Amino acid sequence: MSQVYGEGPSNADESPLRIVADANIPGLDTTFAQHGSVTRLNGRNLTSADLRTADILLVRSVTRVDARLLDDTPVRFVASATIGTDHLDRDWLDRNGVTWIHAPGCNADAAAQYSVAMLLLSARRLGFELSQKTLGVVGHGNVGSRVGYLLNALGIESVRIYDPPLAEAGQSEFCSMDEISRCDIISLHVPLTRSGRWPTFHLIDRDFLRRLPAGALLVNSSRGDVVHGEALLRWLRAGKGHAALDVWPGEPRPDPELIRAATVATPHVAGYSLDGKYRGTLCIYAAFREWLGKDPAAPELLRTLPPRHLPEATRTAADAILAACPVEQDDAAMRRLTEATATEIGTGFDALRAGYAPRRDFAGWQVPTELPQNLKNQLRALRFDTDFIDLTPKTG
Ligand SMILES: NC(=O)C1=CN([C@@H]2O[C@H](COP(=O)(O)OP(=O)(O)OC[C@H]3O[C@@H](n4cnc5c(N)ncnc54)[C@H](O)[C@@H]3O)[C@@H](O)[C@H]2O)C=CC1
Ligand SMILES: O=C(O)C(=O)[C@H](O)COP(=O)(O)O
Repeated sequence: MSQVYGEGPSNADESPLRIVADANIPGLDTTFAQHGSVTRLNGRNLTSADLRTADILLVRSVTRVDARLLDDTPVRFVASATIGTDHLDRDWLDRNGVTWIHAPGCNADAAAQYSVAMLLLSARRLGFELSQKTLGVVGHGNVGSRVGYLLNALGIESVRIYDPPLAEAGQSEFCSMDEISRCDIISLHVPLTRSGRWPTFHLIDRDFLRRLPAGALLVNSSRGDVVHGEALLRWLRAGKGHAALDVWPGEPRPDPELIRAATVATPHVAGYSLDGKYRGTLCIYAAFREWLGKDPAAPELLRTLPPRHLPEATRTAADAILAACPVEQDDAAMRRLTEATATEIGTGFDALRAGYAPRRDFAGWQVPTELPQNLKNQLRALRFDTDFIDLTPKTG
């Protein structure tokens, strides 16, 4: 469950709460709406005028929550149904007694699975075998550790990990950034931070890119500003290496040149599985109930999500991963944005995200019983659903 930062509510009278929520947060009717009125708005365009009478604010990553938004509003509780917190001015919230929470790990499976799919599609497009490459994972928290696990389940052994906060906390087996810069493939899974001992803003800059082996691949599904966008574009244009990007400097208006130069380009949807989004809602709802002083139990929204079926023609684990994570389709949609004007790119990018087709985590994909046992074993290790009983009548 999410940690609750701040004080509990002062109104013990249980009067209905006035809740303003990003319209992209699913599952509000069976959760927050039980406690008051819910007004759904476009999170990108929220202003303090929208919050003049709000007690509770529920956001996703597109809403910058700071003094400008909240000063002179009655908001006492802010919840972000996301892993990332870089859009929250946490110091201001703490200083002003506004309780805030987020949803650590909620879409980590989705983000890790999609990142590996980006890697597999890049390998196909660039014509290399992952097993022949060294991989560097930067950030070994909920997403990065899952990426490591999945790579392992795919039989890829040469994985180095860089995570200085965890290394300092006594966890072993971490390498230096210098060793990461010698890897053929680097996958980024850090929060965006601008201060502290290990800030990640522009962690990947011109100097780092220059040190990478020729033809290296950079995968970024963390935050756009972890990478210096202009340096990356110059590096790509000079033919020094390749990039697979889900996140972009300047979202929602990514540089069309960077989209064109990337081997794989997707619209910040790595974490966009139904499972991840609903888990985000459940996570903040449980913390909200705790804040209210109530039992944090939440409805079982995840059980009602529709299962998907892998095609019987699935031949390899890579086929299964790319069926579950439609990176190729997402990439095609993203490339169409480059034909739009600068203003249209922003609305187009947000429209791709808001209208994103429902996707399930691997655990929501049922594996055909007919597949060869060794493939089924590998898919089980990757956490696809190999346990369901196929009751479909067979003909012939
Ligand atoms: N593209 C998407 O849709 C999604 C993107 N994300 C992004 O991924 C980020 C990571 O997510 P989680 O793994 O769940 O977070 P986490 O907090 O579980 O793990 C982050 C890890 O990065 C490490 N770290 C911090 N600074 C570092 C540095 N300078 N160098 C190396 N390691 C460092 C931390 O010690 C921690 O182990 C989120 O903060 C978010 O920005 C998350 C979900 C979906
Ligand atoms: O959880 C995170 O962190 C993310 O990056 C989200 O999945 C991004 O989705 P939105 O919050 O922008 O809808």
